[in-house]
Amino acid sequence: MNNFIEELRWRGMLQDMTPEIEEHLNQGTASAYLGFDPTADSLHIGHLVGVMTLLHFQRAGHKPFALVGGATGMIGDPSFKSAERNLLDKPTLDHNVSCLQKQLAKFLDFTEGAANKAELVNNHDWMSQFSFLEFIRDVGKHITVNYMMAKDSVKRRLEDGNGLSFTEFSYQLIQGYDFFHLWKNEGVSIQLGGSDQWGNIVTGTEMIRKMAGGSAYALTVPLITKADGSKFGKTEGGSVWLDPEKTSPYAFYQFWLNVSDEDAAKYIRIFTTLGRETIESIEKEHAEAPHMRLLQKEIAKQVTLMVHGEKEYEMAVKASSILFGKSSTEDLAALDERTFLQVFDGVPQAKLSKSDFEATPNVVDLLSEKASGIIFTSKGEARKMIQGGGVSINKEKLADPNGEIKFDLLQGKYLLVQKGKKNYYIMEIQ
Ligand SMILES: N[C@@H](Cc1ccc(O)cc1)C(=O)O
Repeated sequence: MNNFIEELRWRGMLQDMTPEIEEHLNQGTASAYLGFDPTADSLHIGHLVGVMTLLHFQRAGHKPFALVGGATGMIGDPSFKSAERNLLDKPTLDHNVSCLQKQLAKFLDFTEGAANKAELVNNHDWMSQFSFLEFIRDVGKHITVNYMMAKDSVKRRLEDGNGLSFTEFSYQLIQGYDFFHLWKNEGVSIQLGGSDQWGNIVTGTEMIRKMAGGSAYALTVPLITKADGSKFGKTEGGSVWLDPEKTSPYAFYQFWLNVSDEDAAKYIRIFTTLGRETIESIEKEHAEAPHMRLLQKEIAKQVTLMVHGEKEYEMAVKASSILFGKSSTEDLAALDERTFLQVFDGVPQAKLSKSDFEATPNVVDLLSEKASGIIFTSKGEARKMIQGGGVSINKEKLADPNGEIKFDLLQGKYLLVQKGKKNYYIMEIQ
């Protein structure tokens, strides 16, 4: 069994911890929790750091609790946020909670009977039992406003003009009470979180001390940075989501494939469970031929396998080889429609009716007139390039400009036309 702290340390996943947590962990099986607020209907890759932290905790023989914040999600965590956020309505929140629960259930071991079986909890279950008066009387009384205001996480909001509503200011009391509740009822002695959560976590340890004279521990992991200083986890299209409907497995795979060498060395430790020796040997090989992008390929493989599974991983690899390597008609035909459209996102498209398509006599006509001038502006130009061997349809090179059209439509409706090495076009036949 691994030593949790040691494991996080060599992976570069240790930011801060309260004293004596190591001694505490050495005493036997411990329980820890980490919370996710249902701000959207999917987790994104930033959340994976928390997931990995829980996973390492469980692999070290301890018991992990993943909390979905049905209650805290109603308020919104102000920690290090520059502005007050809009409240989500109840139906949206309920939907988000159930989406997150389903995703979280995939990563940890929930096998019944195991001593350190993972648990999934929702703070709405206990917070909804409270009345406002009870909460401010029984919980709020133990924490001073001075203490709450001294946190780095809310300081900026207290100082700048826009301030902070009482609602968001109260957030740390709810998260603090979650810790108290889980400590008292489930024996959870540790709260894990990103470094932005330190303030909220120690409000919890403070409550445990004041309300019950107990002790509990905090451990945070660093926020993920990028070597070039830009924000981690964002692409032009926005966040990289775990839900395959929001970010296709192909785009997900590509995201990891495109990280810089410097970031790759960091991320392979954080986002995969590969061991130290394996990682070091991949790094060695990578250094000998950086252009092969071995590190990136291994991260992309491990993370895509973990989040999307084998089939989607293979599809993503195939799809990537179509744009960036050798590929065949079969590879192209093997893509599902979503992946196909993702791979060729943004390429010019020509539309053609089925009857018009069927009446087209040869490829030259198809690629000039019938493609409304999008692919070739004249028949002569099309003929010349086909004769020069520079045009293919569905990855099959055309030889004869007067040749018949005998290609299987991809997904029953698309042809992929390639002009030269890099210019792609889609013809959609409807
Ligand atoms: N505040 C955490 C989520 C969280 C919610 C409730 C908790 O008890 C713990 C953590 C975040 O925004 O990421």
